[in-house]
Amino acid sequence: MRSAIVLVGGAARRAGGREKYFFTFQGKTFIERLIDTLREVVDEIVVVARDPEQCERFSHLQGVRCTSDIRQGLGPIGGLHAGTLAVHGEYIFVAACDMPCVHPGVVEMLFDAAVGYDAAIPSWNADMLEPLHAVYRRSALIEYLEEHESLSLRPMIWSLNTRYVSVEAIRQIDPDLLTFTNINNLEDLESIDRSERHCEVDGTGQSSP
Ligand SMILES: Nc1nc2c(ncn2[C@@H]2O[C@H](COP(=O)(O)OP(=O)(O)OP(=O)(O)O)[C@@H](O)[C@H]2O)c(=O)[nH]1
Repeated sequence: MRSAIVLVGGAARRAGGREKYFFTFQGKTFIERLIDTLREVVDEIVVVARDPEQCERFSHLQGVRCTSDIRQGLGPIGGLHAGTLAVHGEYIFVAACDMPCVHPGVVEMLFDAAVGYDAAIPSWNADMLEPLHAVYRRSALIEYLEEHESLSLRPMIWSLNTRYVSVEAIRQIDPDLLTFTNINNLEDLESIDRSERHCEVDGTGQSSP
């Protein structure tokens, strides 16, 4: 069984506190786009909100459960902790909510790469990783996160038996690496709206030009 966790509890300071997951791109909200993609590749999807009230905003998403942070104020680490306890799959794809172009083929590739490891994390280089577009082994995360106090994902990644998947390998599936497109502020949103780039995936698993 494969699971996915989508973290939605951030303050989105760079977007002026706006709900980034409800930004729209090519006719759908970010969260709808992401969930539609994940439905193709996982058996279970859990959205992790900051608190139970925030979960009400996601009740329209069919077949998606919402849970909320147990350990508050830890940022994405807190969301990862609550989400990991809520899912059942041994391997979990973890996504931020501001990635409207996640590619199902890349998610599949990360699940395959994670077998025999605690995590499969895309890496641009030794310093630049994509820990919120990555696959983790549930039991390894639980063991680590129960004790973890740091807000940073980095110590966790270092302590796990992590497989780094180079973005060059990912280009074989998603040549322009659109899967990592993330929107931190309104300028980013305007720039993808204006761009000619589309991140629909056609039947061949390739992003369209
Ligand atoms: N459940 C949960 N998710 C969080 C929390 N903090 C951040 N996230 C999510 O984690 C992902 C990465 O968040 P960040 O980039 O650190 O912060 P952000 O809120 O998106 O944006 P900034 O405030 O502008 O940095 C996003 O999907 C956030 O919604 C939290 O405390 N709880």
